[in-house]
Amino acid sequence: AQKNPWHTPVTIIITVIGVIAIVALVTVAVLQNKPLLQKYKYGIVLDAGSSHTALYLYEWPAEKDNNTGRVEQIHSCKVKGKGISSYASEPWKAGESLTLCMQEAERWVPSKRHRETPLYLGATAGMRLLNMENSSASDKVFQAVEGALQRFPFSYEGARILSGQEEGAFGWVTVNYLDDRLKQGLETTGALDLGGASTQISFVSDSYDGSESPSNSVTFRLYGNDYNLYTHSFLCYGKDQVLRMVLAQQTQSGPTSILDPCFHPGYNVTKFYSELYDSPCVSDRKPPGAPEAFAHRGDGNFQQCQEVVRTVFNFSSCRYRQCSFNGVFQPHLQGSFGAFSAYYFVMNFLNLTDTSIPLQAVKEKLLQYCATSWDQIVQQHPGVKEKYLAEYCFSGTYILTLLTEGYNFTSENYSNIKFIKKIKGSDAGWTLGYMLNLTNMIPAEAPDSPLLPHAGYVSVVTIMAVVLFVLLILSLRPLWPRCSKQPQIV
Ligand SMILES: Nc1nc2c(ncn2[C@@H]2O[C@H](COP(=O)(O)OP(=O)(O)OP(=O)(O)O)[C@@H](O)[C@H]2O)c(=O)[nH]1
Ligand SMILES: [Ca+2]
Repeated sequence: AQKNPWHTPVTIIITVIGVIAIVALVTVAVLQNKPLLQKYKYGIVLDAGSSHTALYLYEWPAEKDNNTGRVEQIHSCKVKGKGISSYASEPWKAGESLTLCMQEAERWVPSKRHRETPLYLGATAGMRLLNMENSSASDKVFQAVEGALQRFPFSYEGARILSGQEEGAFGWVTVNYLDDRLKQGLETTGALDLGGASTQISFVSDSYDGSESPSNSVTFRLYGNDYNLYTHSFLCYGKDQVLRMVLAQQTQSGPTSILDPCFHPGYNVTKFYSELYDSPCVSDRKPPGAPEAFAHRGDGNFQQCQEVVRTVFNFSSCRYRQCSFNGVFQPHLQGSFGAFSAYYFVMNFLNLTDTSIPLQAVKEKLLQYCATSWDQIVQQHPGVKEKYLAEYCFSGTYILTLLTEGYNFTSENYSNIKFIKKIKGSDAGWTLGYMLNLTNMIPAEAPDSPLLPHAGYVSVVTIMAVVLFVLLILSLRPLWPRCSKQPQIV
């Protein structure tokens, strides 16, 4: 057979050119749509709650500030000690308490990005109460906190008390943003937040235009959709303050000992009147001439506990079509709900996050749990903080009563509630919604969507490159050597 001298070099050259062309085209396609190195931006929010402060660090791709579902929580830090409002008599300690978490944030954010990273502090019900009680003390706490935060290299954007409406509305934004419900215009999820000093309920209601009770109404335009949000924050109805109210109810005669149905049989701890009544939620009810202390003893009776808990709700007056409690307007419950913070801590501990369990069974479980002796509870839960452990019977009873009698959840719609802590890795709470709002990261109108998604561009260009390559080969056909597989005549 005759060997064509062109055979090998031509094939190799064409192949090499073709491969280079494909690689070049695909590379161009990739680079045109995406920066070579993804850059990130960061934002920090400090949640100064009544019981403690937590730092949340968020991250998002620098290119696409406007896109939903892209901001993620990459770190959180629980500040040691109590909430900033508890430092009213030694404000400098409030500032100092934040140092460790702030140093952690400094390590997490690349130094190049420190100066451009916004830092916000939002305070909730604890500071609302302190501000009502003693506004100069609350100012001093803020000064101390501000001084401490400004020492860090971030872009400090201020510390302030959120209104109850903001706290409720931003919690709702967080839940629906993380669930990707806003950009897609899907049916939204309501938000239930139970803190130490206040509790919030927020949901979209189609039967409510906002005029009936304007203070409970927040309207948003997000990604081209209008939302009419009902929201209410009940100050003093966080679980720590309700516990004070329940204890106040039982110590009105100034006794030296009480048998509390919301605590386990055998529980016996000395409590001080001055401490119990040291809060604007109960201070006006302090019994005159009470002794210094009382023995707080447990009786472990769910039904009686529920009766005492009921006394903190006022159902008698409502000047609207309908109310939740304390004369507060509430439209009909609508849709599903995410219940987070203490709702989750408590129901998770009690193994009651599964809301397909019938309400009646939940009550029976609590009845049994409350009746368990304190000794046994301590034994069964080694390593759990005693303060938390002692209060789950009370907290579970309060949660159930608040949901069913306060907000009017029934055995039919109880299963619409989901007890949640995180959504896709980010904590449920008001902080993310607050930051998204302050950094204008949720546009009012839907962003223009590109004709093709990134992957689409890459595919189209790749296919075009392959077709070009094949055409090139075919066009060179006349130059090809005669096929060596032809039958050979010997
Ligand atoms: N069991 C348990 N309780 C917790 C935990 N963390 C916080 N709590 C309690 O749950 C309640 C609510 O906590 P948070 O949601 O942090 O409340 P907060 O933000 O400090 O208070 P607000 O300013 O009213 O929102 C408080 O009584 C806390 O003491 C936890 O990890 N486990
Ligand atoms: Ca809170």
